[in-house]
Amino acid sequence: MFKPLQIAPSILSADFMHLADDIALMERAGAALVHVDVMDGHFVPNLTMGVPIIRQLRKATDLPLDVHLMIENPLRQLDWFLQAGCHVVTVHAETLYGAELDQAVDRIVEAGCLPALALRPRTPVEVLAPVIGRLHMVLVMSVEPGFSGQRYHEGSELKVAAVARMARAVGNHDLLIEVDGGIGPATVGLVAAAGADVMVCGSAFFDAADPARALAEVRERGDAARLAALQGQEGPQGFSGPKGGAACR
Ligand SMILES: O=C(CO)[C@@H](O)[C@H](O)COP(=O)(O)O
Repeated sequence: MFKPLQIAPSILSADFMHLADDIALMERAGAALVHVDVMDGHFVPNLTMGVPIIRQLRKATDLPLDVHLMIENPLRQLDWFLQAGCHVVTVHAETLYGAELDQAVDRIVEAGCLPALALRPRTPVEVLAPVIGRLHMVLVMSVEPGFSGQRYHEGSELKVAAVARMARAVGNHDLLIEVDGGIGPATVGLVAAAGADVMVCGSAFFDAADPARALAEVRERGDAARLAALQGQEGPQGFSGPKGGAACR
């Protein structure tokens, strides 16, 4: 069944002096989620925002908060985020060792949040194997995490298609695939056709002259590509159409 794309503007590109206005802009534009990039200056070179901002966001909007933790040792801080009002909590596969991967997913689920795992561009999809059956979402980074406004890494759509195949193979037909980095009108079709469900847009939304129009254009182009792939007209080899992923609440 065809499901429209979800767009998650990344507030890393918002105006922090007028964040409430930018959240209202996202609501009016039809954003599905608020994407929150938490960076610690260690796992990635940049330092951004943390729990206090998430608590404030939770009070300011009913949109679900899609929190992307780009931090080392996420298990150490996870409980703070789980109590702050997150909806989806994404941890990076590269920050978790051995049993920690299962522990992170367990703790996110036990707290009533939705678990997601992110992969840096060079991280192979095979690392998803132990937990892909019980993840809500996989975040495929299509740039090196750290900064907005970078160019989409060509070939990221193949990774999206590989994740979609893995999810089908284990029977997780509700898994959402999110893509983050360099997504805009020129790139959305590639990843949407490959099976992506959720698009993170930083600069393509906040730097646009008309952000609502920009969001609509990304969604329209992505939906057209998903529909075409579903009808078997295009899409990377081996992809048999977008999944009927459950929408984030
Ligand atoms: O996590 C990150 C960067 O590490 C992203 O969420 C960016 O904020 C997306 O920005 P654009 O590439 O869309 O400008």
